[in-house]
Amino acid sequence: MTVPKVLIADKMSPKAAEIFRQRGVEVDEKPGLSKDELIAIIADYDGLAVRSATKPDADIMAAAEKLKVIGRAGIGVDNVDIPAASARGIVVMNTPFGNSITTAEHAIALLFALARQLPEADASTQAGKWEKSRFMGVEVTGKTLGLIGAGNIGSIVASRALGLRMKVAAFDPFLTEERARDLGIEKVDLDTLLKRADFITLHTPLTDQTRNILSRENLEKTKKGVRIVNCARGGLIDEAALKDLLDSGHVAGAALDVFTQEPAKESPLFGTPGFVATPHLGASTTEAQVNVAIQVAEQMADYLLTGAVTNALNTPSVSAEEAPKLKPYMALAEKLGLLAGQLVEEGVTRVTVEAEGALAELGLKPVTSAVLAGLMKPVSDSVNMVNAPVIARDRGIDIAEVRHEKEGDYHTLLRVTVETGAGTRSVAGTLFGDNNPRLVELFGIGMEADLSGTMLYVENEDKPGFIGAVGSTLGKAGVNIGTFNLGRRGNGGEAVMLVSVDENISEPLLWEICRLDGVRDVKALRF
Ligand SMILES: NC(=O)C1=CN([C@@H]2O[C@H](COP(=O)(O)OP(=O)(O)OC[C@H]3O[C@@H](n4cnc5c(N)ncnc54)[C@H](O)[C@@H]3O)[C@@H](O)[C@H]2O)C=CC1
Ligand SMILES: O=C(O)C(=O)COP(=O)(O)O
Repeated sequence: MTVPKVLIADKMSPKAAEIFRQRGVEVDEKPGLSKDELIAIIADYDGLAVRSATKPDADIMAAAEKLKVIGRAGIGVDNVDIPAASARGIVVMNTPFGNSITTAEHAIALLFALARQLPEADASTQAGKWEKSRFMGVEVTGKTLGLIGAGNIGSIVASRALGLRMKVAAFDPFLTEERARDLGIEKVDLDTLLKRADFITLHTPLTDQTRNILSRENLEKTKKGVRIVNCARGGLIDEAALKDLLDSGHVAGAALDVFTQEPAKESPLFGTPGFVATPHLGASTTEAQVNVAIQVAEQMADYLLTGAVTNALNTPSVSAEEAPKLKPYMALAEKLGLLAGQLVEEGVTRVTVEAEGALAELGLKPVTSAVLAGLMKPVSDSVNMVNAPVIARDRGIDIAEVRHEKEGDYHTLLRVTVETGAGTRSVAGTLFGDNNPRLVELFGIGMEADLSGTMLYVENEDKPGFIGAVGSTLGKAGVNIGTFNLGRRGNGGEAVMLVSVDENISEPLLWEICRLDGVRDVKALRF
């Protein structure tokens, strides 16, 4: 196996590189590259580790011929073009918890900075002014904190705010009443939050639903004298409207750690009284940076070395323990999907993946993804394990997974059943010997075959002399036969054959076989 190579493209704790090296992954650290510089070198790397500065987009991924994984040492992944990564089969993973406490603490720090005007008081005092009467603050005790987004960071902020004897009202469509009760906070709608909050703090990702959530209209609905903290993402607040409302005195203070444009080297907000800014420092503590560096390096090394998937945003998780066990099944799944995909002619409406015996004890999601990738490969060049479930769902294909704990004839079995307008057909396979994928059933007919290379598929009436006729037709065309695999339903009924051949099967040769007496269907297959 070649040694995988990772590029660390943003400033990260040295722990990340240390772990990659310990795990036997080659690593280069090149923070601060321009997009063009990154495009020029990315083809060399199997993994790309980033924070928020590097923005892996479709152009970068198009140049990333070997790239298998992008690791975000942090939480927000709005800087990564996930659909582009999925389209190329690149797994995107983040570290969802490593910096949450640190970011919540930064929000609380900014809350106090606003309540007591700490930055302005500091600047004035150090300028020798001693303006004691200028800086009249407000207490936070007894005040209402409006929390927009009550996920990991939002919940930590809530617990700290409750410790400060604040009341917390949260707007989060995914927050249940029960969870709100457990957290000791009140679940409210956005309008209520805007009307009631003395302080507002944002903790949502930047999505189409949250973009501009504090729009001019919503900012105007807030209580006069409100103070606003944004440690989540630029783009959640209308910055021009915020500036106007600070100028008018409606908003008493605003502290932004994040900006629509980063790095934010200039902004109309800079210099506005009551405005506090930090340069995207939410995650910047020694503790958080060590956490996320260790976590991202471990996760990326695991994936590159063992196939284990943790905290991926575009593919199911596979534990380090399961990864080696699942590997041969994924190969089997892809082959069975590919076989089914080449044999069905109508649009597929439903795919059922059934696991029996040993396979039924493993996570089926990755196996299903591999089946779907194989199934759709004949009709789509861009399909892969990462994007296959999404493409299948977009095409209206229903997907079902069934487990049978009891073994049947085989110690382990994977069956793929495909429904189309024309009916239902299924194929099944197992693992032989040294985990070799093997077909054992084709359309309900018992048949053993190794699915590889070029194969001829023939469905025919079961009658004497047919096998010889196929053999001699191939022979006359100069096509050498590798293996001949046969199966039939009853005696003299329906028969199927899968013939592995050393050469390609031309269209005229397929027609010639098709014209043999008793042939019902014939296809050239590729694995
Ligand atoms: N300033 C910084 O350095 C850092 C910023 N962040 C940002 O903080 C964000 C939140 O992080 P976590 O709490 O870990 O994420 P999370 O996923 O645990 O929580 C996000 C919450 O937002 C809620 N949400 C989603 N759409 C919403 C909507 N339309 N309205 C209201 N709530 C909505 C979700 O239900 C969820 O509870 C990240 O996405 C990231 O952008 C994270 C770390 C550091
Ligand atoms: O983890 C996040 O979402 C952050 O915003 C932290 O960003 P950073 O890694 O400090 O560039």
